[in-house]
Amino acid sequence: MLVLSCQGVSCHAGEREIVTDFAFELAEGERVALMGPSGSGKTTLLTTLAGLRPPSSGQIQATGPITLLFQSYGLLSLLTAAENVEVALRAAGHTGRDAMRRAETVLAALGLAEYAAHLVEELSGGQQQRVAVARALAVGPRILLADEPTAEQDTDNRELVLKELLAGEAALVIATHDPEVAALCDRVVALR
Ligand SMILES: Nc1ncnc2c1ncn2[C@@H]1O[C@H](COP(=O)(O)OP(=O)(O)OP(=O)(O)O)[C@@H](O)[C@H]1O
Repeated sequence: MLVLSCQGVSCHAGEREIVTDFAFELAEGERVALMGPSGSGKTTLLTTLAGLRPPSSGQIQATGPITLLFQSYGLLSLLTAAENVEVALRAAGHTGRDAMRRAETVLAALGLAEYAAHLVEELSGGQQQRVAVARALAVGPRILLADEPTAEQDTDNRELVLKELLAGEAALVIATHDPEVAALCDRVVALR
């Protein structure tokens, strides 16, 4: 069953066409690597598929909510790591105590147990990126679009992030420059 599809999608930034006539299908549980040189439009495409910006033409269909893991994390810097995850969980309908426990578990799985109570602005770039991964995974997404989710990670933490991303049942699109990440996916879609 398809969970996400699009046809004829084009995206503009001002007068410039960034993505041209893009067609794509994502099946339930499928993992796709989205690759292409810097500036080829990966972020533009993911934010468009997630519904954050309208395509300039074309259609997008999804069977349910889409979770977007931002390249720039999109964390609330004056909240703690745990609070950032809890905010997403509460928005998804979890109660306070349940959200707290779930946030702790997901952060621990990403090697952040001892940083759960730290303000995001006190964390390194790689730690912040893992908080963003935790926030995206905590809600149990069915469709997850992850924009270069390992870009800031060292080797060990990259493996941790990939293990957690691939452990769930989400249909996944991972924008990446990393051929090793792409090799873990079912197929590669290339942007030029
Ligand atoms: N808001 C904007 N206004 C003008 N141009 C933009 C805007 N957003 C993106 N662009 C341009 O669109 C092109 C695609 O950018 P995008 O971030 O989607 O590429 P990318 O493939 O994700 O790159 P990277 O691998 O470096 O993250 C770039 O040339 C960029 O300069």
